Amino acid sequence: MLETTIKKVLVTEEEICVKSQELGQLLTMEYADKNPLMVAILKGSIPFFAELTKRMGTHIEMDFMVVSSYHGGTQSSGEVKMIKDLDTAVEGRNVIIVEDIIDTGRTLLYLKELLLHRKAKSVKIVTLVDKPEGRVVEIDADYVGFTLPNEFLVGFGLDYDEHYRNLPYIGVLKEEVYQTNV
Ligand SMILES: O=P(O)(O)OC[C@H]1O[C@H](OP(=O)(O)OP(=O)(O)O)[C@H](O)[C@@H]1O
Ligand code: HPA
Ligand SMILES: [Mg+2]
Repeated sequence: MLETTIKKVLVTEEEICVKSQELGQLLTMEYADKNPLMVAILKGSIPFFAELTKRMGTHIEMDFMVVSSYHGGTQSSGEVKMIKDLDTAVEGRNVIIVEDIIDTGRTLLYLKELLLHRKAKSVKIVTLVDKPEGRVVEIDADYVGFTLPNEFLVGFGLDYDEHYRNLPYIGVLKEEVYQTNV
């Protein structure tokens, strides 16, 4: 069972649900009549993107980008690789990037600079989790769900070697998982 490999739960399903409602309401007010382009960064942001966007009571559009830098492990490779680009032109648009986590900050710095270079009118970042102690470049999210300690996290989109994204909460794995690569 997936659950038996979890050492501790840091954020429960209920807490994620409540926080997504709060953030959704806030974004609804701040982006009323702005028709923001909500950009999900795959794969990790999928569960939070679904949770958040259904709480937004204003017109939005959705698009998707696939980027990767962890390649399965617990350490950033340092190189952000774009696997799939947006279909939508962002020039003149108010863009909201939706992420599961900001850790070293490399992914979001790369994405924010790219979208500003493409002349987006504004680029804001909403992330479910912020791990400020992990930061190696200067960037912050505009809206943060939970600020968590510098441990490797799994669940609600966050993976270890492509597993555990489907956990409905955020937690930390038992050490033996990293040894046996379950
Ligand atoms: O702040 P950083 O250190 O750049 O880390 C954050 C990024 O790392 C993870 O993606 P990953 O590259 O693992 O791809 P995934 O979403 O497919 O898991 C996560 O989903 C963020 O996009
Ligand atoms: O703590 C993490 N867990 C999963 N993926 C990640 N990508 C950056 N940090 C993390
Ligand atoms: Mg990952």
